[in-house]
Amino acid sequence: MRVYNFGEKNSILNHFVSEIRDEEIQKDRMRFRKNIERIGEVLAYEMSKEILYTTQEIKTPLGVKKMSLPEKELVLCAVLRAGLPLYQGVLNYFDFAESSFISAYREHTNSDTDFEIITNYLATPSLEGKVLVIIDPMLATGSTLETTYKALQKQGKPKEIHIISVIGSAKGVAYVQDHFPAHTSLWIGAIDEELNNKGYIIPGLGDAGDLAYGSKL
Ligand SMILES: O=P(O)(O)OC[C@H]1O[C@H](OP(=O)(O)OP(=O)(O)O)[C@H](O)[C@@H]1O
Ligand SMILES: O=c1cc[nH]c(=O)[nH]1
Ligand SMILES: [Mg+2]
Repeated sequence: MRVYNFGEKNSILNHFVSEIRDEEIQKDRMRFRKNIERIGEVLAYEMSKEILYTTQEIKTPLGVKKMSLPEKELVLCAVLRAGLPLYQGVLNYFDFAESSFISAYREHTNSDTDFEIITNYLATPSLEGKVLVIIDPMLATGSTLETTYKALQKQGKPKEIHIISVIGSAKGVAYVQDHFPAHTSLWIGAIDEELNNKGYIIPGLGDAGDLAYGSKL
């Protein structure tokens, strides 16, 4: 898997990531969602440099111009809930893409530390021969991405797989590397060193879904 970690580079992306981490600024839900959307736009732009292009002729009122244009057969998969604002940012740039939606949440079994990922909603077009982009802001243990990929696998074989995420843990990134095909690319805003025993990224930012939409029962 190719890992593009933009936390290692200087860009305006670091400003957006710092605001969603900041315990005061992140209290503003609208700003939190907007910053995640802006991160989605930046990562979409970066990813756009690596997907397939074909030369096409564009007819202007005064002539014809040959242009190198991106692959149009893209499916953007939003992992609900927290994936929604990040997905919106990616869709702002890849406006011609198709979309998939999958729900994923942690169901705690015996304790705070034991959980499994439940996905009970999936709406998707066929993925056969297309470029699949899975979009989820938090990559903690990597279980949600693994479960999502397993559910999507039944919907056709994509020719390329990309994952767009905001903050990952080093352990989660390694887990995803082991559970996705080698031709997968990960586009991520930052990788943090720690994961606590409840599966939260440290320092991370807290619970992205709750910060974007409020706590759930
Ligand atoms: O890598 P993992 O250990 O699987 O954790 C990451 C998942 O946790 C968060 O979702 P959450 O389960 O909190 O649901 P939510 O989006 O509804 O808040 C996040 O958006 C990821 O989907
Ligand atoms: O740190 C984490 C881990 C899972 N989900 C989140 O929103 N944050
Ligand atoms: Mg959550």
